[in-house]
Amino acid sequence: RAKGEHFHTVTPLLESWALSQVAGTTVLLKCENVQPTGSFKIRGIGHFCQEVARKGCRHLVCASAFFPSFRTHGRGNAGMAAAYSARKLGIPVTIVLPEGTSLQVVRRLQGQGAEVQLTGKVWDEANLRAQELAKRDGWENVSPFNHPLIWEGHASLVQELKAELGTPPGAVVLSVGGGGLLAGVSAGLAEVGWQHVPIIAMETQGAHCFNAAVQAGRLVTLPDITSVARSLGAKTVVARALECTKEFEIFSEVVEDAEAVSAVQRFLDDERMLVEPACGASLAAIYSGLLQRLQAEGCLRPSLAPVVVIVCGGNSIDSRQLQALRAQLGQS
Ligand SMILES: COC[C@H](NCc1c(COP(=O)(O)O)cnc(C)c1O)C(=O)O
Repeated sequence: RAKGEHFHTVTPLLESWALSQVAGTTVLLKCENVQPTGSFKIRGIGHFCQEVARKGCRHLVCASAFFPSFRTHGRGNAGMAAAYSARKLGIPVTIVLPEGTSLQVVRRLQGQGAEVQLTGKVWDEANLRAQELAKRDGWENVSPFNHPLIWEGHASLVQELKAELGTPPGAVVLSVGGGGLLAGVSAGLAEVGWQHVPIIAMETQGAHCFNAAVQAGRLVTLPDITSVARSLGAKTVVARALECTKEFEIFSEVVEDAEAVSAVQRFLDDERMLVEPACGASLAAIYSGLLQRLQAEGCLRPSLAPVVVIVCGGNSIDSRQLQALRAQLGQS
């Protein structure tokens, strides 16, 4: 790659016949699941890492929780993006993980060239350690979702939509964990003059920190994360995400875990791509008829321009885990 060129790839925007049939309007899939690190994260985190390296950062640190047990939060995708970026930049990276993290994951990160530290029981404790380490001279802590440079990097996704579509989509569907993707897509819409395009912000019940904030009109910290979509497992959404509701037309919707996992299975059968339940939350906006409901309620136009669903992807899923989730939710 040319010096300074970004680490993410320009991803395909595929028209989905299957999802268009279900939605009753054209559905386009922005396939972030085929990014080099398996999710859209590399856009924002790659940009952040390049910028801090340019300003003299010599050591990256990131708190992450890979293939987490039920009680920890999924931040594995950000950790993957940080490890990949560090390798591309040729600077060392320390990934701090909760003690319960599987050896397979530790090996996988070490294979990416990362130094791994295990500490604490949950991500929040690993993050405290990462923040401690980041006090060292030349070290920078890579947040999974909470930095303007991350939002700036994620905005590249909308630049690609503008380049490919020209005219604005009828709506953009995305998932919300800590709110970084939402903040980034909002920034992108403003940049390309599409600030009127509605955003359908999807969460799962039990990881609904954005919806809780929208309902309360202020930031709300969830007592715990009880959704299987652990990559959406931030207890508090970033303040910027809540601010976006004042500048953009954002519909905050929450689906049950069962709907998100069922959407993952249907998407696998419809499009032959396997994604995390975090991504299933966005796909459920189509499969659960939410789009038609918003049209019936007059929130969206009866005849919509093509709707873009951001297929955010995610690494923490394989066929065995999907079957286990379906059995756990009584879907086998
Ligand atoms: C909590 O966890 C933060 C982050 N996952 C975030 C994430 C999201 C939500 O993005 P966000 O709203 O956090 O920017 C959606 N879809 C997928 C596949 C994700 O991995 C992480 O991996 O560290």
